This record gives sequence, C-alpha cells and structure tokens, in this order.
Amino acid sequence: MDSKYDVKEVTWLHPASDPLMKMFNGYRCTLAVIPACELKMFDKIAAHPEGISAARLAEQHSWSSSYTARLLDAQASFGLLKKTLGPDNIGIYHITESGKYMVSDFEGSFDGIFTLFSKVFLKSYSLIPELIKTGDEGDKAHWVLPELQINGSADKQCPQDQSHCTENKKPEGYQAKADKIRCAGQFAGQKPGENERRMYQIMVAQMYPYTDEIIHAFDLSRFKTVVDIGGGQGYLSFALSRGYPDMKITVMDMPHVIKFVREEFRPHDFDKLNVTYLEGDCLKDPIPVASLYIFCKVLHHFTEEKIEYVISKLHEKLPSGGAVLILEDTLSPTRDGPPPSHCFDLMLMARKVGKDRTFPEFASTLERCGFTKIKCILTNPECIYDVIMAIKD
Ligand SMILES: Nc1ncnc2c1ncn2[C@@H]1O[C@H](CSCC[C@H]([NH3+])C(=O)O)[C@@H](O)[C@H]1O
Repeated sequence: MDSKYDVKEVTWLHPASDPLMKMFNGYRCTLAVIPACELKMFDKIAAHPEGISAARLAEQHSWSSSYTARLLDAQASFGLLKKTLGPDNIGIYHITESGKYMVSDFEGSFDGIFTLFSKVFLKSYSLIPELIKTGDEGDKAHWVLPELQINGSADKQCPQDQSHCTENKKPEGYQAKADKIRCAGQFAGQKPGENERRMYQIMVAQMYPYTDEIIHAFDLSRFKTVVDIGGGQGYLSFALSRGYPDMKITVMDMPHVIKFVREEFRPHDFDKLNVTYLEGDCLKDPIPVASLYIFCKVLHHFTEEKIEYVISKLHEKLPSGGAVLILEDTLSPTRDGPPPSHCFDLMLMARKVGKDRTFPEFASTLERCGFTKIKCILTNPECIYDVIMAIKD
C-alpha cells in the first residue's frame, strides 16, 4: 500500500472462530443488501451503463446524497457494484457481473428475494424453539407457506385480520407466531400475487447459474416424452426444451399454480418450445404417459407414504428404460452437511411442510417402488440441486 504512513497488512486467522465469523458476517452482508433491493438501486444504476455518482442518483430520486453514498459503498464492498473514481475524485458506481443478478429484469434475478427472506423466511426460524418445546409433529404436507398462497389470497386476508399483526399481550404459541409471520409477509403497497411471484423467482434464481449442468447431468436425449411434476413456473422444462428440442414436455402442477404461472412466467420464446401445461394434483389426478418423470424440489414436501404412492404408480406406467429424475438438495448420509441443505430442512421443519432427505433414503424409497438402477450426481453445497436418476429395468 502506497502511503506516507507506516501501514502493514496482516492476516490473522483463528481456526476455531473463523467459521462462526464467516457465518455471522455473511448474515450481516445479507441484511445490508436488503435496503438497496427495496430501493431498486440496482435497477436504477443499471439504467446508467456509463455509471452514476451517488449525488446524481440521489438527486434523481430525491434521496439523501450522503446516505445513498454509504449504502452504495457497502454494495461495492460486496462486489455487487464497482466503484471507480471520476473527475474531482467523485465515486462512480457501475453494476458488476454479480450485481446483474440484483437487477429485476434479469432472468435469474435475486431482486425481492432478500426482502422475502428477511421478512418471512428468517422469521420462520423463530418458530423452531416453540416447535422443539412442544414437539408438535403435525405435518401440513403441502408445500406452500400460508403467507405465500397463490392468487394473493393471503395478501387480501391480512389487513382485515389485524389481531395477529398488532402487539399481542398473550403468551404466543406456535400458531400465533406463525400467523404473525404470515402478516409480516404482506408488504405495504404490493400487488396481490407478488409474494408468489417472488417465491417462484427464488427457484429460478437458485437454478439459473447451474441450468446447463443440471439438464446435462445425465444424458436425457433418449427421453422423448417428459412430465415435470410440480413443475411450478416451468423454468426447468423450458431449459430442457431448449437443450433437447425433440423432447415433448408437460409442466404439471396444481390448477391454481398453473393458472398463475402461465401468465406470470411465460418465456418470450414459449411458442418455439415443445412445452405444454397441465393442471393436476399428482396424488389424485391422472399423470400422462411419458418416458421420463421429473420431480424438482417437490418431494421434500411429501411424506414417505406419498412419495412411495406416487413413484410406485409411475414405475408401473413407465416403459422399460424409462426413468424418474429427482432434483433435491440432499443431506449427507451422516446428516452433518451441507449447511444450505440443513438451513432449508430447518425452514421446512419450522413451517411443518416437509423435510430434506439423504441420498440413501431416496434410494431405498426408489427400491421399494421397484427401481433397481439408481444413480446420483452430488453437487457442491452452493448448488442445491443433486440429481438422482432411477431407471426401470
Ligand atoms: N400434489 C401435487 N401435485 C402437483 N404439484 C404439486 C403437488 N404438491 C406440490 N406441488 C407443486 O410442487 C411445486 C414445488 S416448488 C418447485 C417448483 C419447480 N419444480 C422448481 O423447481 O422451480 C409447487 O409448484 C407446488 O404447487
């Protein structure tokens, strides 16, 4: 470092506390990104490819110039913005490659996701002590959190139901806390359905960087008919159709979900893709004949019995050589990693909507359903998609 003072850089490592410091600092960084997301700062900076100063940005939006600069500097420290020095040493901010993921019209955008995490998901974890103490084992066994119900139903309910939202003097049980979190999930002024859109956008954002790896983890070219069960917004199906143009793919999901996603998540090239939608509950309604059935981030919402029921049914239906493909973030066989999978498992536990499993657990369920050839590709912890393929003899 060039300085007229005596400056020396050192690295102090403390193996015992470093993992904790890393975790804590990651959490702090997340908190500091949220206000920038809420102000749509990344969209506003992306609108200036030549870069923009804090003062000009503040002036355009009637914000405080000095506070804006401090918030932007923090984003630059996370690598989401690049700060260069312009004339008179004024900081000019540009979007970085990582920062692009915070811009709302980017396909794999994290826009709004940090907000949803801070207002809803992180609070969900506060339900865990209550759950541990009461041992209440009920499993709702449906995937969607009450505050994220499709059609904005929860968005509409909450304002009339202020009792949960105001300070409550009574001791709170699990349900009271859960209701309160539901209300906290309704953001002022947001349009109905916004939470659902964010929820499905989270799934796109999580998959986006690994899309090519996921669709080519196994060579799927021999499968010509595919049903993506619980396909949600259809992102995986669209990617498969682009990667395997001969594949005929059906996105099957609950009727209210299909009605919502076909409006909200239709890609610009939809007409060129070989993808259709099907409204249906895979546990009750007929599933079309296919050579490959996919469950991507669906089975963690099902109990063992439900998984066995639906997969046995598919095993019967499949031709020889046909397969079931499961994408899940598996826990290690000894259940002590990877951390993101445990965090997700605890979230499912807190909301009583399912659980994560190990690969051996999935494998033995698949064996009970009649499969003998079972393969798995385990991915790095950042990627929450391990890929399991079970092929019918
Ligand atoms: N019984 C069911 N039948 C059909 N879809 C279901 C069922 N239960 C849950 N789902 C859907 O499963 C999805 C889980 S979220 C995963 C969405 C998508 N596969 C992705 O990875 O991005 C939701 O869209 C649910 O509506």
